[in-house]
Amino acid sequence: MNGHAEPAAAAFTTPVSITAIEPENYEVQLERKLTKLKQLFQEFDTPELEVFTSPPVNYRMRSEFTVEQRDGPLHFVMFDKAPAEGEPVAAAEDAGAAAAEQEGHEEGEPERAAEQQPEAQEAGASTSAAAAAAAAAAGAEGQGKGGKKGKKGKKGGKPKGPRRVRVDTFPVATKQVNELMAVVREEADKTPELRQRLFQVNFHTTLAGDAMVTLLYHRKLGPEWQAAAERLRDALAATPTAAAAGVRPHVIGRSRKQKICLDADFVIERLTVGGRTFVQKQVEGSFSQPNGHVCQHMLTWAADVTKPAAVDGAVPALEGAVPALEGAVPALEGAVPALEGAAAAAAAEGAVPAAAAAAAAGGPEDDLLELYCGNGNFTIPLAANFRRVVATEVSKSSVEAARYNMEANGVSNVFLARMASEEFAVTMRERGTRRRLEGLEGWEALRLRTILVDPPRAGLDDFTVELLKEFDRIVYISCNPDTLHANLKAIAPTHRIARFAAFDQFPYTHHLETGVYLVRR
Ligand SMILES: C[S@@+](CC[C@H](N)C(=O)[O-])C[C@H]1O[C@@H](n2cnc3c(N)ncnc32)[C@H](O)[C@@H]1O
Repeated sequence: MNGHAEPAAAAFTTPVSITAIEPENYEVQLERKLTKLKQLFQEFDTPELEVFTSPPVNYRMRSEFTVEQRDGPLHFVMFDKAPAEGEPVAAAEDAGAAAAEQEGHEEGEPERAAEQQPEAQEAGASTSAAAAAAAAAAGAEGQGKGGKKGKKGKKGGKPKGPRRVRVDTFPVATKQVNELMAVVREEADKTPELRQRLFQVNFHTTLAGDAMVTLLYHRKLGPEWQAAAERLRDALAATPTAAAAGVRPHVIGRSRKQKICLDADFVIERLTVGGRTFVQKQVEGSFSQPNGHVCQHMLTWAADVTKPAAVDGAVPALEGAVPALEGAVPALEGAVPALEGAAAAAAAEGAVPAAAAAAAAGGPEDDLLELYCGNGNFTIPLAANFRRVVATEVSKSSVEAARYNMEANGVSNVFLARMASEEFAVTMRERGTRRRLEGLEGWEALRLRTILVDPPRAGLDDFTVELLKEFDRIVYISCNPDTLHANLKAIAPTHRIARFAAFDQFPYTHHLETGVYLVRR
């Protein structure tokens, strides 16, 4: 294989049409999703929906592409997942479903996933969530603009497999991803060491201009590859966004049981929440929110619903009235109505609006429990709203990133444990101890009244739902309205929705990030 072959004759498909993304219809696609969301949740008597939009293009911080190179120049492709037999869903939407399903939520074991990718690719499967997102967002060339509805497999035959869609530029991804894509294609085309048996390229950028490119191979990588990758890195550093930010993008080479990092395997993001900027280490292959702009809205919203201001006046009077928890969350049940009563009294005196007071979280008497904390995305900006935070996460690399991020942002009131949420829920219920909770001094005296959960698409397990019910205030961030709805059915008898928000993280797919803030009835 060399990089100078003639272009392949009529390769798999023509390049994706940029117009299929239809930024001019951004509002229309969002409105459709909002209508559906409101209908789904109307049984819960929701307050007015707060809506946070995305930029209509260049919003996606990370993207993954399969490499197609046969005999011609190298180009990127993605897979458009065909609808299942009899499924009357637009192919584009279907691909979006697959994408959102993997929007990092299945990224708990990135090392293993990366190692398995070569096999999956050889089996012809699409392992690229972002590629499917691309197909969704791009409207899948060949389906026609917006995708033809209800395309089924042959009658009586098998459903069609994923279809390749060539991507030369990808308007959904950041401008920087597009700049890097062009350079990787050009450099790999003329450098056999870079190109040989390259099957996938992952791009990860940040609002801050930092960037990382991972090249995945079906061959062992040696010193020649590293030398070529260093030249590639120099070329990537000369792209406009990296040059303007003074950044040299990290290059990573991966093949089976091999990972070579030029510099680092992470990027540093900068997110602004309530006027303060937080740095965030995002590790290659681990979960990070895909839409940086919308992520800032989500963090600002969560910081707002948990801000202690509404109970500021009330809490000092309560000191002493709220008993130490003595380890048991149920013991809070008697105490918190008193807090709310005091807050309401303060409100009556004109201190705060009654509704806000009743719904207020945070403050010096309130500790936060956060499950599914990832790299500390919510933990760190919200830590200032609470006396202490207990946070758990199952992914080792995310826990390590969260520890780094806490230190980098000077946050010292968080106890972080690597633990599955269901394991934590059972431990808490039984007031047991686990090795991973060692060091949680004051466990017995925690005042956990607020819980924040941001689970994968599957939503919460039964143990965690039961745990939620024991809290007076619940912040539930969800990327899947269906599982959120199912979980809320169990919680609604004891809690009402005080705030309700939609964050359009995934434009042009039918997915919608949702936030609900619940308070005990
Ligand atoms: C939607 S992400 C949210 C991460 C983080 N809150 C953020 O905003 O970046 C879900 C997280 O849950 C973690 N996770 C998945 N299953 C889990 C489980 N059973 N227990 C605890 N964490 C889990 C994943 O590793 C991932 O970091």
